[in-house]
Amino acid sequence: MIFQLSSSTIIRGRGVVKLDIILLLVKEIVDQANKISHVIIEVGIYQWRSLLGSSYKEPPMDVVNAALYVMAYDYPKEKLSVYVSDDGGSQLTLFALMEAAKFAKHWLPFCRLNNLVVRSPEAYFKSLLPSDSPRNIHNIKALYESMKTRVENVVIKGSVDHSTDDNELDMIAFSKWTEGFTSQDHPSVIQVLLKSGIDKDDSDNQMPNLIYVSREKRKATPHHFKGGALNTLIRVSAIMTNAPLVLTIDCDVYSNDPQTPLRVLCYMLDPCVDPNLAFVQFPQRFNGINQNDVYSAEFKNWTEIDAVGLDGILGPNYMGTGCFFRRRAFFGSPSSIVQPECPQLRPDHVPCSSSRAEDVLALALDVSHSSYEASTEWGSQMGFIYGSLVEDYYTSFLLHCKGWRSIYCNPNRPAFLGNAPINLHDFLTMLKRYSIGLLDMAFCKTSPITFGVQSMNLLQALGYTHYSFWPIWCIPITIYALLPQIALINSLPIFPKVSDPWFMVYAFLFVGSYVQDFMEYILNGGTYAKWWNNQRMWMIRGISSFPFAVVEYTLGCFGLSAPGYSVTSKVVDVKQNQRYDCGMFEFGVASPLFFPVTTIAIINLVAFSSGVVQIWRNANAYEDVLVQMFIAGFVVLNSWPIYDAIIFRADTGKMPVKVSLISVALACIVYLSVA
Ligand SMILES: O=c1ccn([C@@H]2O[C@H](COP(=O)(O)OP(=O)(O)O[C@H]3O[C@H](CO)[C@@H](O)[C@H](O)[C@H]3O)[C@@H](O)[C@H]2O)c(=O)[nH]1
Ligand SMILES: [Mn+2]
Repeated sequence: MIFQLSSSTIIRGRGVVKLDIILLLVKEIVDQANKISHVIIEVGIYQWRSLLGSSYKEPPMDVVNAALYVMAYDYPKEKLSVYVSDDGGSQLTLFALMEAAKFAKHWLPFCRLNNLVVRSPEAYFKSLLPSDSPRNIHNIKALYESMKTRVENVVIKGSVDHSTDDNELDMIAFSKWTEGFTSQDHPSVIQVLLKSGIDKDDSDNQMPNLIYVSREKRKATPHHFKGGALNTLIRVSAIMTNAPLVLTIDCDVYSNDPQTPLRVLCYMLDPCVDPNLAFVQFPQRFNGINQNDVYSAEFKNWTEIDAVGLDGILGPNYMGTGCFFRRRAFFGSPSSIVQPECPQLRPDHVPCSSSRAEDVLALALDVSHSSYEASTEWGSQMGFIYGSLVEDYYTSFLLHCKGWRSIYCNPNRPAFLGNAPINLHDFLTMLKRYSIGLLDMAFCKTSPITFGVQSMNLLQALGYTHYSFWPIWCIPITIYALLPQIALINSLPIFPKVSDPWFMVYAFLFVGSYVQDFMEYILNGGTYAKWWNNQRMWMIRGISSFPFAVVEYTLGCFGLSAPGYSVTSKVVDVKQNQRYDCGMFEFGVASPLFFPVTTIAIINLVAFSSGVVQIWRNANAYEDVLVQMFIAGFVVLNSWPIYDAIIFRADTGKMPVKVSLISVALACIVYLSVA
């Protein structure tokens, strides 16, 4: 059978499927998928509306684009269900999705007619060249623009005008948004926007299911952030469609290859692949990152280099988005299933097509209540696991502990493209959240270093340990950023002289680790400039996000700080974007995260200058101070964007004067306290 032979040849080898092979396979796999009636894919998109002044951190049009793409996948539409979780409970998101549902009826046939590869309308229209003239382009573009304007107008207004709504069903949906409805306190809303089997597109073809879900939120009941939202979707989708495959994507990510589900089926349906396969992870790849990736937002080491290594053991970790799960993996280990409290939630339950729509909806609403999980095993034995702000990393760790495996698939054409923060404050705040989540994991009962090493392959456990203890790196990094420099200012040599044989040990360790990192980075397709920025960001986060996370985590252990999920802003400021595209660092706000970064930049500059003076006064001193000068000089070289932002820049992204002044004061305090 062509399908089996060919698919087994593409299982390993970094999961790269050659295009010609997949093209040959496409028809076969769709036929296979058709034969196996239960292969349905469900997609969850998570949106959390949070108000940032008067603007939204997650614009509804992003969700519309993400949803339209997955709806347009090259996959039998009647086997595709898209669930959008709106964790902020916003009628604007519902309005945007209602518009998306109407537009999809034109968009899906247009994609098919022109055989598009880029199926997110925003990205598609941007990518069009003046010479391109696909069929119906003017018509579809006008429809998209008018939809976009309607959605954006509603977003600007902040509410949906019910009086102009001519559709009675839509009016009923919006009537849920009563006076007391807030993003943190509201009832569940589930709205079926497109129903497969009933709704047809312009060319009379089937449409996929499109379902809007906003789970109930009550201030008194913990909602477990994104993990809680994911578990609600798993239950709601179980009641409504219960597909055996579940794809999770974030609202800031859009699919970039319509054949992605077929690629995944190559693994999931192949009898030669380990039956314990729980998920297939596509790495997070990004759109709009500047040429040299100044914030090193790609996380190449983690998501592209180490993930390939892990793929040779039990598989990569779950990266929160772009991941296809076998639904069964959410219910216990491969050998013993944990049965959910309600039979309709079982992974093998077949939703009855003759059930009355109202009964199905009533049950779906029931499982999305905020109190539903109380005294159940959701979040501990079932679904996504709670207890860490990196619910993705933690859940995959426990899946691997239970004996599940995963596969890494990194095709040449990225399967998904996401957005990364374009200002340093957002980026470091995001890293602080990850770091707190990692510490939650490092010091819990099921820590990789204690529980992991007993429950899984030792190397894989060490891999998880490496990242969960990541924030602890702030200790050596801060010591190296301050101690040699303060000693240098005080003319105190702390490293062996250059002529001392011990000097070679230091030189070897430094050169060895840097060369290894450099080689890994470059050999995996990185550029020199990106590598340089990557090592710079390693130091910056080591003295900002990491120590802040350690402090916040410690305070949390004593009950002095509550865990919070600071959603990363996806709103793009035009000026900021221009500066970002030019490779400039964006400071702009007086964030405490910048204090240590600026203070250390100042201390290193002073220390390096003081070393130069010492050598100038006494040429023989160089032997004593060389290592310290090298370290200070290296930091100075890395700190160029910081000096630039303090002294030379005049734009709004420069270092706020307040931060500079406080940092100078801090530098003096550090110096005086040890002098
Ligand atoms: O209470 C919440 C918080 C977040 N989200 C959604 O979760 C997604 C990810 O949030 P975002 O702020 O964009 O997180 P990132 O900084 O991008 O986080 C990365 O790290 C997270 C934690 O490890 C993963 O869950 C993400 O998938 C991964 O992209 C977004 O769609 C949000 O709408 C919710 O639905 N409910
Ligand atoms: Mn994100």
